[in-house]
Amino acid sequence: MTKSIVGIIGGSGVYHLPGLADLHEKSVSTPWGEPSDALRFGKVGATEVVFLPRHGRGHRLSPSGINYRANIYALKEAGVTDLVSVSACGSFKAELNPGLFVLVDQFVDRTFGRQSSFFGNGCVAHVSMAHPVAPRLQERLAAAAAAEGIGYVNGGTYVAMEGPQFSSLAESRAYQAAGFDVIGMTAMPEAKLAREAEISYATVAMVTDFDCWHPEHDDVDVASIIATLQANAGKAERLLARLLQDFPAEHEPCPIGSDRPLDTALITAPEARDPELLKKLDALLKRVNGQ
Ligand SMILES: CSC[C@H]1O[C@H](OP(=O)(O)O)[C@H](O)[C@@H]1O
Ligand SMILES: Nc1ncnc2[nH]cnc12
Repeated sequence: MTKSIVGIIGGSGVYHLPGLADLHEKSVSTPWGEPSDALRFGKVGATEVVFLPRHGRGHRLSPSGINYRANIYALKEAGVTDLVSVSACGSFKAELNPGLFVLVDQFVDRTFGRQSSFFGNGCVAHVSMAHPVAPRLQERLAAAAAAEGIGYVNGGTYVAMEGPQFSSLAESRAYQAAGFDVIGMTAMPEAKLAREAEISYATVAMVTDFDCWHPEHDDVDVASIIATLQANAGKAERLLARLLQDFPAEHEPCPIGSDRPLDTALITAPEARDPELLKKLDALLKRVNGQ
């Protein structure tokens, strides 16, 4: 049995998590560098929580400048078993209005120029990303949203772009024609790294705009995103409070194995592994090494 520890990664506009009891913070460093901010530890009811704002307090870090590996590694070292990421996103569907929460279940990775794996020469691993979101965590988010009367959609595809510029009209239309639901700049490589770290992961994509394709809406800009985020901040807080309040004390084994992908992913022969890389992978390999 593994005790549940829930990580929350806050996105744009979410730099604090109100309602944490026994709040204390700790600056940590990892073999992969510094996370975006100090980790904030606390409790909601009996549930242990670790909060990290991915852009740092004051939104210092750009989507391409975030050290995703350090963030996920720090959360792994803190014992996080289940991770909810909160993200602002643009919508490609007329019915996905600003203010709606999309519990996405697929990602398309169009980022480049980011470090997207803990593994590499000296310790090669290939985890499955067929189903990037942990279904139980997604169900729990849906139940929390329903219990709080928050408008949400269960399922959807989030395309992650590099940014920091928003999309051109041609790109926006192409993503829409491809059938994607929402767009943001941060869920990748976060979701890939969470999978490599054997942390069950789900994203709450908060629709803030219609990107630039909608003939009846202005093209996205930061001011309109922030205005929508501020109008919906209370909903995000209620959703997370409900999720955390009702969270099971024991981590529920993930039906798709998002909490144990390294059972089958490591391919480098033990004698061919690079000791230096193995040191950097320590927190990730403990379980599979029987420690
Ligand atoms: C604030 S405008 C664009 C910015 O907002 C989203 O951030 P996050 O995913 O962390 O909520 C988007 O991905 C961009 O980073
Ligand atoms: N339209 C958009 N494109 C990329 N990232 C976003 N975050 C919020 N809205 C966005």
